[in-house]
Amino acid sequence: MTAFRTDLPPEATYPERHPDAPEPGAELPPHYVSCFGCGPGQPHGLHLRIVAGEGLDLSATFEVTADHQGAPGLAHGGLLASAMDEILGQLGHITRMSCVTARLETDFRRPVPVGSTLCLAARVDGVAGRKLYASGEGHLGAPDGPVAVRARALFVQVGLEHFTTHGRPDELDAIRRDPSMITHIGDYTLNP
Ligand SMILES: CCCCCCCC(=O)SCCNC(=O)CCNC(=O)[C@H](O)C(C)(C)COP(=O)(O)OP(=O)(O)OC[C@H]1O[C@@H](n2cnc3c(N)ncnc32)[C@H](O)[C@@H]1OP(=O)(O)O
Repeated sequence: MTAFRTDLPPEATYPERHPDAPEPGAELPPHYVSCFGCGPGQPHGLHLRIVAGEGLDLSATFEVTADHQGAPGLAHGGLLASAMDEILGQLGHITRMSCVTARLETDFRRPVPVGSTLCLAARVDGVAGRKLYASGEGHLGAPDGPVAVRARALFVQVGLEHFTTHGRPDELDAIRRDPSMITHIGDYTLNP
């Protein structure tokens, strides 16, 4: 059988919850005000509100609206993958690793009707060097509701230069003018 490239490698370890991680039960600040997944300043976004768990885990609720349709009255699969990408990526808050998605695998198990609430859960599975392995699910209607979507992902830790090299100057300048637009996850600042 072919192994998924998000399978945990043998050298992976299970990290400690970082001492600077958000307290269990605390809502995570948006990592960027204009982020499609979590940014309050992004009118077209998902506006996920993500809450820290007791360990290396997070939860969130995603209200599925008519704006999220693919088929009539049903959520678009790519949007559901975006929601999973967001909550999985924010696990970097718990380990204090600033990461980008390298690989995201998604299984769509049930249709998700407009008007439903998807309860998202995500956890760190392990870390190997710069690589963070994570998995999660979206449950229909309640945290113990039927699983509608499952995802597994590999994130790779990056330095500040990833964003300064590839980001558009307009947005980078806006952040330099107003550093409160982003929340720092790693050990660097965009406004040294
Ligand atoms: C708080 C934040 C929340 C964010 C939530 C939303 C997250 C996002 O949407 S991020 C945006 C989408 N992602 C991107 O734009 C990333 C684009 N890709 C890249 O920039 C690069 O390919 C990057 C940074 C992932 C890796 O590049 P680079 O730094 O050169 O590292 P590289 O040496 O290629 O890979 C590092 C390791 O990861 C592995 N790897 C990289 N990509 C993959 C992949 N797709 N599948 C499996 N393994 C991979 C490599 O094999 C390597 O492993 P090893 O260390 O064992 O040799």
